[in-house]
Amino acid sequence: MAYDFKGPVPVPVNTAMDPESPVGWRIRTVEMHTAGEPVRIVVSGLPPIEGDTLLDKRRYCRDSLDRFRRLLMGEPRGHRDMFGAVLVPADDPKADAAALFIHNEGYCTMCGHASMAVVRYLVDEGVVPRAETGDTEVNLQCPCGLVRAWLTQDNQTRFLSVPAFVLHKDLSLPLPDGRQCRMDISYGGSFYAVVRAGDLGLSSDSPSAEYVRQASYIRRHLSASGVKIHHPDSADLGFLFGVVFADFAPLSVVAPPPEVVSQVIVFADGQVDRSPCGSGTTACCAVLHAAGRLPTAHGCTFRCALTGSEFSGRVARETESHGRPAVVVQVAGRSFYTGRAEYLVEAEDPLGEGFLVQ
Ligand SMILES: O=C(O)[C@H]1NCC[C@@H]1O
Repeated sequence: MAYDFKGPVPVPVNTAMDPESPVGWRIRTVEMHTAGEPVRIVVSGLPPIEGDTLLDKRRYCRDSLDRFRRLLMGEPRGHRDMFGAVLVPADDPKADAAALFIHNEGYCTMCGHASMAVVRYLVDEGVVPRAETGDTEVNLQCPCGLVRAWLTQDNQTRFLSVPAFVLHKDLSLPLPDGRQCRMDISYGGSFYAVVRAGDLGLSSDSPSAEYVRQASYIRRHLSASGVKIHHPDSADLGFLFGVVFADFAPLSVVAPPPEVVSQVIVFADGQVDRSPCGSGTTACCAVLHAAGRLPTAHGCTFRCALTGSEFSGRVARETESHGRPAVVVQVAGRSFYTGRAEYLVEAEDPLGEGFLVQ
Protein backbone atom coordinates (compact mmCIF):
# COMPACT_ATOMS: atom_id res chain seq x y z
CA MET A 1 0.00 0.00 0.00
CA ALA A 2 1.57 3.35 -0.97
CA TYR A 3 0.86 6.74 0.56
CA ASP A 4 2.42 10.13 -0.02
CA PHE A 5 4.62 10.06 3.05
CA LYS A 6 8.20 9.05 2.30
CA GLY A 7 11.14 9.07 4.68
CA PRO A 8 11.68 9.29 8.40
CA VAL A 9 10.96 13.02 8.80
CA PRO A 10 7.32 13.13 7.89
CA VAL A 11 6.39 16.73 8.52
CA PRO A 12 6.95 19.02 5.55
CA VAL A 13 7.19 22.48 6.97
CA ASN A 14 5.48 25.48 5.44
CA THR A 15 6.98 28.28 7.50
CA ALA A 16 5.31 31.00 5.44
CA MET A 17 2.02 30.13 7.07
CA ASP A 18 0.68 31.21 10.42
CA PRO A 19 0.54 28.53 13.13
CA GLU A 20 -1.82 30.83 15.06
CA SER A 21 -4.47 30.05 12.48
CA PRO A 22 -5.56 26.67 11.12
CA VAL A 23 -6.68 28.30 7.84
CA GLY A 24 -4.59 27.34 4.83
CA TRP A 25 -2.95 24.28 6.31
CA ARG A 26 -3.61 21.00 4.55
CA ILE A 27 -3.19 18.19 7.02
CA ARG A 28 -2.82 14.73 5.60
CA THR A 29 -3.69 11.66 7.57
CA VAL A 30 -3.77 7.93 7.20
CA GLU A 31 -6.73 6.41 8.98
CA MET A 32 -6.46 3.07 10.75
CA HIS A 33 -7.98 1.16 13.60
CA THR A 34 -6.58 -1.33 16.05
CA ALA A 35 -9.13 -3.66 17.62
CA GLY A 36 -11.85 -1.14 16.83
CA GLU A 37 -10.11 1.91 18.32
CA PRO A 38 -9.44 4.63 15.71
CA VAL A 39 -5.93 5.86 14.89
CA ARG A 40 -5.72 9.00 12.80
CA ILE A 41 -2.03 9.14 11.87
CA VAL A 42 -0.98 12.68 10.98
CA VAL A 43 1.69 12.28 8.35
CA SER A 44 2.14 15.84 7.05
CA GLY A 45 0.84 19.38 6.98
CA LEU A 46 1.18 20.56 10.58
CA PRO A 47 3.24 23.63 11.51
CA PRO A 48 6.77 22.88 12.74
CA ILE A 49 6.76 21.20 16.14
CA GLU A 50 9.54 22.73 18.21
CA GLY A 51 11.47 21.08 21.00
CA ASP A 52 14.67 19.11 21.54
CA THR A 53 13.08 16.07 23.13
CA LEU A 54 9.80 14.31 22.51
CA LEU A 55 8.46 15.52 25.86
CA ASP A 56 9.45 19.09 24.84
CA LYS A 57 7.53 18.61 21.58
CA ARG A 58 4.54 17.28 23.48
CA ARG A 59 4.58 20.39 25.68
CA TYR A 60 4.98 22.64 22.62
CA CYS A 61 1.95 21.07 20.93
CA ARG A 62 -0.11 21.49 24.08
CA ASP A 63 0.92 25.13 24.59
CA SER A 64 1.19 26.41 21.01
CA LEU A 65 -0.56 24.09 18.56
CA ASP A 66 -3.53 22.79 20.47
CA ARG A 67 -5.99 24.18 17.90
CA PHE A 68 -4.71 21.55 15.46
CA ARG A 69 -5.42 18.74 17.94
CA ARG A 70 -8.90 20.11 18.58
CA LEU A 71 -9.77 20.34 14.92
CA LEU A 72 -8.41 16.86 14.13
CA MET A 73 -10.01 15.11 17.11
CA GLY A 74 -13.21 17.15 17.54
CA GLU A 75 -16.34 17.35 15.43
CA PRO A 76 -17.06 17.60 12.56
CA ARG A 77 -13.83 15.85 11.48
CA GLY A 78 -13.71 13.57 14.51
CA HIS A 79 -15.78 12.89 17.60
CA ARG A 80 -15.50 12.54 21.40
CA ASP A 81 -13.79 9.16 21.09
CA MET A 82 -11.38 9.96 18.26
CA PHE A 83 -7.71 9.17 18.75
CA GLY A 84 -4.62 10.18 16.77
CA ALA A 85 -0.86 9.87 16.44
CA VAL A 86 1.41 12.63 15.13
CA LEU A 87 4.65 11.38 13.56
CA VAL A 88 7.68 13.49 14.46
CA PRO A 89 11.44 13.02 14.10
CA ALA A 90 12.89 10.92 16.92
CA ASP A 91 15.54 12.34 19.24
CA ASP A 92 16.47 8.91 20.64
CA PRO A 93 19.19 7.54 18.33
CA LYS A 94 17.90 4.01 18.88
CA ALA A 95 14.45 4.91 17.49
CA ASP A 96 13.27 4.54 13.89
CA ALA A 97 10.55 7.15 14.40
CA ALA A 98 8.64 8.94 17.13
CA ALA A 99 4.99 9.58 17.80
CA LEU A 100 2.93 11.95 19.89
CA PHE A 101 -0.53 10.73 20.83
CA ILE A 102 -3.63 12.94 20.79
CA HIS A 103 -7.17 12.47 22.07
CA ASN A 104 -10.23 14.44 23.15
CA GLU A 105 -8.45 16.26 25.97
CA GLY A 106 -4.74 16.42 25.19
CA TYR A 107 -1.60 14.37 24.72
CA CYS A 108 -1.04 11.04 26.41
CA THR A 109 2.33 9.54 27.18
CA MET A 110 1.80 6.03 25.83
CA CYS A 111 -0.61 4.38 23.50
CA GLY A 112 -0.45 0.71 22.68
CA HIS A 113 -3.19 0.54 20.08
CA ALA A 114 -1.82 3.56 18.17
CA SER A 115 1.77 2.26 18.40
CA MET A 116 0.62 -0.97 16.74
CA ALA A 117 -0.94 0.98 13.85
CA VAL A 118 2.06 3.30 13.48
CA VAL A 119 4.42 0.31 13.35
CA ARG A 120 2.47 -1.25 10.50
CA TYR A 121 2.31 2.09 8.70
CA LEU A 122 6.07 2.69 9.03
CA VAL A 123 6.85 -0.72 7.57
CA ASP A 124 4.29 -0.41 4.75
CA GLU A 125 5.77 2.98 3.86
CA GLY A 126 9.28 1.59 3.79
CA VAL A 127 10.48 3.92 6.56
CA VAL A 128 11.56 0.70 8.21
CA PRO A 129 12.25 -1.82 5.44
CA ARG A 130 10.23 -5.01 5.78
CA ALA A 131 12.36 -8.05 6.60
CA GLU A 132 12.27 -10.58 3.74
CA THR A 133 11.50 -13.35 6.19
CA GLY A 134 10.46 -13.30 9.81
CA ASP A 135 9.45 -10.28 11.83
CA THR A 136 10.45 -6.68 11.18
CA GLU A 137 11.73 -4.86 14.25
CA VAL A 138 10.62 -1.27 14.72
CA ASN A 139 11.79 0.94 17.57
CA LEU A 140 9.23 3.63 18.25
CA GLN A 141 9.97 6.51 20.56
CA CYS A 142 6.89 7.38 22.60
CA PRO A 143 6.66 10.16 25.19
CA CYS A 144 7.06 7.55 27.96
CA GLY A 145 10.21 6.10 26.36
CA LEU A 146 11.40 3.67 23.73
CA VAL A 147 8.95 0.94 22.73
CA ARG A 148 10.40 -2.08 20.89
CA ALA A 149 7.95 -3.58 18.42
CA TRP A 150 7.82 -6.28 15.78
CA LEU A 151 5.55 -6.61 12.77
CA THR A 152 4.97 -10.15 11.59
CA GLN A 153 4.74 -11.07 7.92
CA ASP A 154 0.94 -11.18 8.28
CA ASN A 155 0.88 -7.70 9.85
CA GLN A 156 0.32 -8.47 13.51
CA THR A 157 2.20 -6.14 15.85
CA ARG A 158 3.62 -6.98 19.23
CA PHE A 159 5.50 -4.58 21.43
CA LEU A 160 7.47 -4.53 24.65
CA SER A 161 6.49 -1.50 26.64
CA VAL A 162 8.50 0.57 29.09
CA PRO A 163 8.85 -0.85 32.63
CA ALA A 164 5.42 -1.13 34.25
CA PHE A 165 4.86 -1.02 38.00
CA VAL A 166 2.22 -0.65 40.68
CA LEU A 167 2.57 2.80 42.25
CA HIS A 168 -0.17 2.52 44.92
CA LYS A 169 -1.47 -0.83 46.04
CA ASP A 170 -4.73 -1.56 47.79
CA LEU A 171 -6.19 1.92 47.94
CA SER A 172 -9.69 2.00 49.28
CA LEU A 173 -12.49 3.44 47.16
CA PRO A 174 -15.69 4.29 49.08
CA LEU A 175 -18.89 3.16 47.33
CA PRO A 176 -22.29 4.90 47.55
CA ASP A 177 -23.73 2.03 49.66
CA GLY A 178 -21.05 2.50 52.33
CA ARG A 179 -18.86 -0.41 51.23
CA GLN A 180 -15.27 0.10 50.18
CA CYS A 181 -13.60 -1.47 47.17
CA ARG A 182 -9.97 -2.04 46.37
CA MET A 183 -8.12 -0.02 43.76
CA ASP A 184 -4.52 0.00 42.55
CA ILE A 185 -2.72 2.74 40.64
CA SER A 186 -0.51 1.14 38.04
CA TYR A 187 1.81 2.47 35.34
CA GLY A 188 1.85 1.01 31.84
CA GLY A 189 3.42 4.03 30.08
CA SER A 190 0.50 6.05 31.47
CA PHE A 191 -1.06 5.77 34.93
CA TYR A 192 -4.35 3.94 35.41
CA ALA A 193 -6.57 3.26 38.38
CA VAL A 194 -7.31 -0.46 38.17
CA VAL A 195 -10.57 -1.61 39.74
CA ARG A 196 -12.76 -4.68 39.56
CA ALA A 197 -15.79 -3.76 37.45
CA GLY A 198 -18.14 -5.99 39.49
CA ASP A 199 -17.30 -4.09 42.70
CA LEU A 200 -18.87 -1.01 41.13
CA GLY A 201 -21.88 -2.91 39.83
CA LEU A 202 -20.59 -2.89 36.25
CA SER A 203 -20.73 -5.78 33.82
CA SER A 204 -20.28 -6.33 30.10
CA ASP A 205 -23.99 -5.44 29.70
CA SER A 206 -23.53 -2.01 31.29
CA PRO A 207 -23.75 0.92 28.86
CA SER A 208 -20.50 2.75 28.17
CA ALA A 209 -22.00 5.92 29.74
CA GLU A 210 -22.10 4.10 33.07
CA TYR A 211 -18.38 3.31 32.84
CA VAL A 212 -17.73 6.98 32.03
CA ARG A 213 -19.75 8.06 35.08
CA GLN A 214 -17.87 5.72 37.40
CA ALA A 215 -14.49 6.75 35.94
CA SER A 216 -15.30 10.36 36.63
CA TYR A 217 -16.28 9.45 40.24
CA ILE A 218 -12.95 7.63 40.72
CA ARG A 219 -10.98 10.57 39.33
CA ARG A 220 -12.80 13.01 41.62
CA HIS A 221 -12.25 10.75 44.61
CA LEU A 222 -8.52 10.37 43.90
CA SER A 223 -8.03 14.05 43.39
CA ALA A 224 -9.99 14.95 46.57
CA SER A 225 -8.08 12.41 48.64
CA GLY A 226 -4.76 13.88 47.52
CA VAL A 227 -3.25 10.64 46.17
CA LYS A 228 0.04 11.63 44.57
CA ILE A 229 0.82 10.29 41.12
CA HIS A 230 4.37 10.81 40.02
CA HIS A 231 6.95 9.14 37.79
CA PRO A 232 10.63 9.43 38.68
CA ASP A 233 11.66 9.84 35.00
CA SER A 234 9.76 13.08 34.43
CA ALA A 235 7.04 15.24 35.98
CA ASP A 236 5.36 15.14 32.53
CA LEU A 237 4.52 11.46 33.06
CA GLY A 238 2.92 11.92 36.48
CA PHE A 239 -0.85 12.12 36.04
CA LEU A 240 -3.79 9.75 36.11
CA PHE A 241 -4.74 9.04 32.50
CA GLY A 242 -7.54 6.53 32.86
CA VAL A 243 -9.40 3.79 34.68
CA VAL A 244 -9.25 0.07 33.90
CA PHE A 245 -12.47 -1.73 34.85
CA ALA A 246 -11.42 -5.39 34.79
CA ASP A 247 -13.41 -8.50 35.56
CA PHE A 248 -10.78 -10.45 37.49
CA ALA A 249 -11.65 -12.05 40.79
CA PRO A 250 -10.78 -10.07 43.93
CA LEU A 251 -7.01 -10.04 44.21
CA SER A 252 -7.12 -11.22 47.82
CA VAL A 253 -8.61 -14.53 46.65
CA VAL A 254 -6.18 -17.30 45.72
CA ALA A 255 -7.04 -18.13 42.13
CA PRO A 256 -5.24 -19.55 39.12
CA PRO A 257 -3.84 -17.09 36.56
CA PRO A 258 -6.63 -15.81 34.33
CA GLU A 259 -6.85 -17.03 30.72
CA VAL A 260 -9.06 -14.12 29.68
CA VAL A 261 -9.48 -10.70 31.27
CA SER A 262 -12.48 -8.76 30.09
CA GLN A 263 -12.09 -5.03 30.61
CA VAL A 264 -13.30 -1.54 29.74
CA ILE A 265 -10.95 1.44 29.77
CA VAL A 266 -12.09 5.03 30.14
CA PHE A 267 -9.42 7.68 29.64
CA ALA A 268 -8.90 11.43 29.12
CA ASP A 269 -12.21 13.34 29.23
CA GLY A 270 -14.61 10.40 29.45
CA GLN A 271 -13.23 8.79 26.30
CA VAL A 272 -14.08 5.10 25.93
CA ASP A 273 -11.54 2.74 24.41
CA ARG A 274 -12.98 0.38 21.79
CA SER A 275 -9.87 -1.78 22.08
CA PRO A 276 -8.55 -3.60 25.17
CA CYS A 277 -6.06 -0.69 25.47
CA GLY A 278 -2.38 -1.55 25.17
CA SER A 279 -1.18 0.66 28.03
CA GLY A 280 -4.15 -0.36 30.21
CA THR A 281 -3.36 -4.01 29.49
CA THR A 282 0.26 -3.33 30.48
CA ALA A 283 -0.85 -1.67 33.73
CA CYS A 284 -3.25 -4.54 34.41
CA CYS A 285 -0.49 -7.15 33.88
CA ALA A 286 1.67 -5.27 36.41
CA VAL A 287 -1.15 -5.42 38.98
CA LEU A 288 -1.82 -9.12 38.40
CA HIS A 289 1.89 -9.93 38.52
CA ALA A 290 2.43 -7.96 41.74
CA ALA A 291 -0.49 -9.84 43.28
CA GLY A 292 1.13 -13.16 42.34
CA ARG A 293 -1.65 -13.88 39.88
CA LEU A 294 0.17 -13.59 36.55
CA PRO A 295 3.43 -15.53 36.42
CA THR A 296 6.10 -14.37 33.98
CA ALA A 297 5.44 -15.71 30.46
CA HIS A 298 1.85 -16.76 31.21
CA GLY A 299 -0.10 -15.61 28.15
CA CYS A 300 -3.46 -14.02 28.74
CA THR A 301 -6.16 -12.69 26.42
CA PHE A 302 -7.37 -9.17 27.18
CA ARG A 303 -10.82 -8.57 25.73
CA CYS A 304 -12.67 -5.27 25.44
CA ALA A 305 -16.03 -5.97 27.07
CA LEU A 306 -17.77 -3.46 24.78
CA THR A 307 -16.57 -4.65 21.36
CA GLY A 308 -15.20 -8.13 22.03
CA SER A 309 -11.90 -7.18 20.38
CA GLU A 310 -8.77 -8.78 21.83
CA PHE A 311 -5.07 -8.24 22.56
CA SER A 312 -2.79 -10.83 24.04
CA GLY A 313 -0.63 -9.77 26.95
CA ARG A 314 2.01 -11.34 29.12
CA VAL A 315 4.79 -10.38 31.45
CA ALA A 316 7.94 -10.91 29.38
CA ARG A 317 10.35 -10.38 32.26
CA GLU A 318 10.81 -8.84 35.64
CA THR A 319 12.89 -5.70 35.97
CA GLU A 320 13.06 -2.65 38.20
CA SER A 321 12.30 1.01 37.77
CA HIS A 322 14.21 3.41 40.04
CA GLY A 323 14.55 0.72 42.69
CA ARG A 324 10.91 -0.38 42.46
CA PRO A 325 9.99 -3.89 41.23
CA ALA A 326 8.65 -3.60 37.71
CA VAL A 327 7.81 -5.77 34.73
CA VAL A 328 8.28 -5.55 30.99
CA VAL A 329 4.98 -6.47 29.37
CA GLN A 330 4.44 -7.68 25.83
CA VAL A 331 1.15 -6.81 24.12
CA ALA A 332 0.08 -8.02 20.68
CA GLY A 333 -2.74 -7.09 18.33
CA ARG A 334 -3.58 -6.16 14.78
CA SER A 335 -4.27 -2.90 12.94
CA PHE A 336 -6.15 -2.21 9.70
CA TYR A 337 -6.35 0.70 7.29
CA THR A 338 -9.68 2.47 6.94
CA GLY A 339 -8.72 5.31 4.59
CA ARG A 340 -6.72 8.48 4.18
CA ALA A 341 -7.72 12.10 4.23
CA GLU A 342 -6.70 15.70 3.84
CA TYR A 343 -8.20 18.11 6.36
CA LEU A 344 -8.55 21.87 5.95
CA VAL A 345 -10.35 24.80 7.51
CA GLU A 346 -12.10 27.53 5.54
CA ALA A 347 -11.65 31.09 6.80
CA GLU A 348 -15.42 31.70 6.90
CA ASP A 349 -16.25 28.55 8.91
CA PRO A 350 -17.41 29.56 12.42
CA LEU A 351 -16.98 25.95 13.63
CA GLY A 352 -13.79 25.39 11.68
CA GLU A 353 -11.57 24.80 14.71
CA GLY A 354 -13.75 21.91 15.86
CA PHE A 355 -15.98 21.33 18.87
CA LEU A 356 -17.28 18.57 21.11
CA VAL A 357 -20.88 18.17 22.12
CA GLN A 358 -21.05 17.29 25.83
O1 LIG B 1 -3.95 1.29 23.62
C1 LIG B 1 -3.73 2.23 24.40
O2 LIG B 1 -2.74 2.24 25.14
C2 LIG B 1 -4.63 3.40 24.38
N1 LIG B 1 -5.89 3.31 23.69
C3 LIG B 1 -6.54 4.58 23.89
C4 LIG B 1 -5.96 5.12 25.16
C5 LIG B 1 -4.63 4.45 25.37
O3 LIG B 1 -3.61 5.36 25.13
